[in-house]
Amino acid sequence: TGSTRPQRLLRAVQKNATQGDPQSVINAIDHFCRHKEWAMNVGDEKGSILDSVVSEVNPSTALELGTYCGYSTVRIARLLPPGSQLITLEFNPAYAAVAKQVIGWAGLQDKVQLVEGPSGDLIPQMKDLFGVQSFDFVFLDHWKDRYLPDAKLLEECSLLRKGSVLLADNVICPGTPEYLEYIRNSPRYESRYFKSHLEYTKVEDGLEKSVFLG
Ligand SMILES: O=C(NCCc1nnc(-c2ccc3[nH]cnc3c2)[nH]1)c1cc(-c2ccc(F)cc2)cc(O)c1O
Ligand SMILES: [Mg+2]
Repeated sequence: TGSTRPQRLLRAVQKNATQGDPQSVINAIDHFCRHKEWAMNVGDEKGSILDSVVSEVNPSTALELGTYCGYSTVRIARLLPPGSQLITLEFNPAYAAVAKQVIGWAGLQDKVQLVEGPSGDLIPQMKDLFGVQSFDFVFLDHWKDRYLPDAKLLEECSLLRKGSVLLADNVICPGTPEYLEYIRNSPRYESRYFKSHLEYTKVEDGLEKSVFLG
């Protein structure tokens, strides 16, 4: 049995990145995905937009839906102020195992809680499991047909407050039409589209930033 792509990505991090240096982990993954094997990380171009939104929000509590190999987890966690927490949900145990090691290599394990399971089951448990009152920032990057039900679930569980920011990846490719339709037409959100490209390609993609108005 050969290795998987996430395992080869992890090996590239262990070979080319410096332990405790998040930027070198980000650079090693981007280099691997650009020159060796494409992988569905948010990437460097959309990643810079993610960085600017995270820095602007400066969240105390952040949530990521869809960890994959932990690339965006590292991007977000490296920008968090001391004492803040990033909770990241991953459904696939093989992805979670790789992500845990990537996050550890970056030295960011103390800022990140990686939780395995389906988002639909875990979101209603956030208050009990982690004592979270509400999320200042949510990055949606999991199954594209889960963006809308999970955004509604966050509302229903009162996990959003006035000013909470949702940032959604892949709203063009693979696309999240139902989510876009809802969030752009809802009076409870103020939305803005950041045009970019699908990671490591020239294909159009973008991020949708939506502020919850309460
Ligand atoms: O599917 C994607 N991402 C989702 C992975 C995932 N990783 N974890 C989950 C999960 C799903 C339920 C969950 N419930 C709780 N956690 C969960 C996590 N889903 C994705 C796909 C592409 C892509 C574009 C063009 C192509 F030709 C092929 C592919 C690009 C991207 O940037 C993506 O993010
Ligand atoms: Mg994505």
